[in-house]
Amino acid sequence: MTNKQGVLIVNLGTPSQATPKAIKNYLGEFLRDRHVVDIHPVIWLPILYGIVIPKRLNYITKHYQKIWLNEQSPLLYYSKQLCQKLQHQRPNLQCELAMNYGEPSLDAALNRLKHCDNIEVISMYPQYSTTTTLAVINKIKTLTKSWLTPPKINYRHDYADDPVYIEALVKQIDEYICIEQPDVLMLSYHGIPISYIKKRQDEYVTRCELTSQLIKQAINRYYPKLDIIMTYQSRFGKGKWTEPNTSDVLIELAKQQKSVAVTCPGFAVDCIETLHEIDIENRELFMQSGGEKFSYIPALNDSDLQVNLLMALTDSLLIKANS
Ligand SMILES: C=CC1=C(C)c2cc3[nH]c(cc4nc(cc5[nH]c(cc1n2)c(C)c5CCC(=O)O)C(CCC(=O)O)=C4C)c(C)c3C=C
Ligand SMILES: [Fe+2]
Ligand SMILES: [Fe+2]
Repeated sequence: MTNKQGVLIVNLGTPSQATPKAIKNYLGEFLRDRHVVDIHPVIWLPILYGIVIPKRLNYITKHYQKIWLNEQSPLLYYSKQLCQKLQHQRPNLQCELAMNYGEPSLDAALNRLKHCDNIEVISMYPQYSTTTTLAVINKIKTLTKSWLTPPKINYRHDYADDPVYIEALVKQIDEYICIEQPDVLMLSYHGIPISYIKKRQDEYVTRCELTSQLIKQAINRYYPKLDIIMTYQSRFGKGKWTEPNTSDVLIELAKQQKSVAVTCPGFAVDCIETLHEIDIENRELFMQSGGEKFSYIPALNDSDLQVNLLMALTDSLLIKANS
């Protein structure tokens, strides 16, 4: 009998429409998760629904409307394309896409894979964090707890230092910087609250530093004079987040009249945090502060580089599962 194998690609989730109602639903589900915001619901829920969402809703809706792509959120569009392309390359596997928050739901995707012998879970977070990767793993464990004959489920921890990932990023970066010739290459990652690093031993920062170090080594071989720096973006709420902050560093670089290329290695596909926060807001901030030239280097999205990366990641998991 042949072994039926499934691959589950998981991403964060995104609003189903660029409307206040859909965005409220999305933010509500996402920010209620204690992996993301670690405050007791009795305290947090009134703040979330009474202050945070109402304050954020108007401007964030406009931001989503600006980046909307083919009548959907870019995060969903690129994730769907990617899963379809992987399925095309690997016809013997059943490839499913799910979002941890919203649609397509994890529950439905897992049910479609229920008949498989093995399921390989790849969360589209190159750098492990308790706020993202662990949230996915714990949700899958909860959803499959009552299954009578569950498939063997393997979880990829992350791929921060995977040679195929690093090579894909380096190729993507090289394509842009050989034309743009920036003074500085900025690697900007989504931040997390500092408190999570100590409290949960979250290894996210170490994983981001490893990715940056490997990119730096490879890029500086070809561009020895290029200054490569690492920053954190997308700060949310009060409290201390990982530093240095992308916007603060861009303002300083602008004062020195530098040209800068920014890329976001922690985002597998482009989304509101890259397309709006970096390519629109931070571009404006940099140029208005006196900067010379700003280039945004897109995420790997549904490129051949990213499809090849997913093939390499699934192949290595499947070899392990079958050994
Ligand atoms: C405490 C709040 C948040 C933590 C912790 C956090 C961690 C985290 N997030 C990503 C990846 C993405 N985040 C995205 C959007 C987003 N993130 C937060 C808050 C936290 N993220 C909010 C409130 C939002 C929504 C947008 C906004 O209101 O600013 C997205 C994009 C989703 C989209 O629809 O395009 C991604 C992707 C990582 C990798 C991470 C920790 C490592
Ligand atoms: Fe986030
Ligand atoms: Fe943001």
